[in-house]
Amino acid sequence: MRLDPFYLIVDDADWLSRLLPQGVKLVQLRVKDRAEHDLRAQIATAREICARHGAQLVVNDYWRLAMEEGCDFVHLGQGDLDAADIPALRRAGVRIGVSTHDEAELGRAVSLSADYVALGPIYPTLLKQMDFAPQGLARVGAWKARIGETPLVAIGGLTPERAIAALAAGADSACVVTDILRNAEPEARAREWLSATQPWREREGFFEPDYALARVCPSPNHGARLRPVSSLVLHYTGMQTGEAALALLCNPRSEVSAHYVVEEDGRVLQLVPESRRAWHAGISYWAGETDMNSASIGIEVVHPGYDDPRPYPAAQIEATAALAKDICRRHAIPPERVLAHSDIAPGRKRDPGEFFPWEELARCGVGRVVEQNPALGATTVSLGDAGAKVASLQRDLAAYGYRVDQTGVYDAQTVQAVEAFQRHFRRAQVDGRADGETRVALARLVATLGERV
Ligand SMILES: Cc1ncc(COP(=O)(O)OP(=O)(O)O)c(N)n1
Ligand SMILES: Cc1nc(C(=O)O)sc1CCOP(=O)(O)O
Repeated sequence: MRLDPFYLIVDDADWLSRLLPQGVKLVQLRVKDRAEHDLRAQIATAREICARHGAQLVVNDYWRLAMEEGCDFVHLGQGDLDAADIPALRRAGVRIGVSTHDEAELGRAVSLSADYVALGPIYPTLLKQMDFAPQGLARVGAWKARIGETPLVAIGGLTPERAIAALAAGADSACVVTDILRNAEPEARAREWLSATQPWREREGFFEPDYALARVCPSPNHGARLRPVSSLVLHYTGMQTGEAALALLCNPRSEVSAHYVVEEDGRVLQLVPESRRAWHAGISYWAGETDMNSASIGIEVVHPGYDDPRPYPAAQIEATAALAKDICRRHAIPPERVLAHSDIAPGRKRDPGEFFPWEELARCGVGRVVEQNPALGATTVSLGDAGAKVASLQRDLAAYGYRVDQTGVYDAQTVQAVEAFQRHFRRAQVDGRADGETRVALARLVATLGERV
């Protein structure tokens, strides 16, 4: 059985004549504290409107009334399960969705062969007091791994942005109350939900992941790849949450994307097939190549960015290193072609920042780092200088791959390239001034070009 990826809960059947015409196809009637005749009327009305719009109706709590009114789907909480006549529901062909919040409840739902399993609250919810802390997205994946083909519904505190993240994490359907019913424009908001969940409805844009541990979260933002893959480019998302970054990278209006996103908890999502050109590099250059989108694979590491340079979590770096290693192996990308976004767009981009732990990736065999030695006594060359040292610096920067015209003058372009180099390879001081340590580090790296680790 497949569920629509957008599951709307309403607290009164009157909502349905407003919201089903927007295209909603899966709806729960969750009416509390009404007299039986009123409940019966609510169910009958909901049933009629759902039939007219080809929508699936699920009745919360009132399994006996639902059965008597000819409904074919009920939702039961753990308390409701104690009272419900499950064999009678099964005999009547009524499908059953079950709420779960912990392992024991999940075990119970699985042993009852629930037709779907709901997990919540994924995020804090305003709707009702919960005895359970927010579950988080990693739990969504764990639940899905446990229940296999049985549909998984994510519920609690969802918005369209969070729904994308929940579906990408493994949910089959994202369920909502407040974000729509308390919205100033419920119809418009329902349409936003429909559009955010559309790829999961059509399985449009879905593909087999290139990396076995990745979960697909398709972005429409890609085109034809015009070059073979020769580089791997690392970015940070520069946004407060992974949910916000995913929503942006999957929105056709944003016209940005990346092949992969690595979440803070180490989950890996693939947005664009590696065979396609994702739109992550922008105006950029490396070693003569100006179409870096075509020549590379892009990984976005979820991190708020420069204004909040907190450490990247260990699980995230471990996952990034494993992913990067797999990509480099499959595309024969040499270590010197594992690049920072800042390397290929100096002056324009600073990600993934000098606080990115390149050493940890290098320990896993990904990319290059270079030993640091203060080159005591060596002169520093900087903006405005000219002469042999500047010419040699510019030669080395260009030989390594940076875009630097060989002017012999320490110009603005040289400052930016040195800054980018330092941000990646000499992170203790990023100032665009080529001191001895910077120049020695660069020369050492140039000497390793073509070497294999
Ligand atoms: C899809 C979905 N998931 C969870 C619930 C909560 O059900 P329950 O635990 O029975 O609590 P109430 O909704 O009755 O307050 C749900 N209704 N739907
Ligand atoms: C009704 C309900 N059940 C939950 C559970 O975890 O079982 S969370 C929840 C509230 C969902 O509403 P909203 O979208 O407003 O957060």
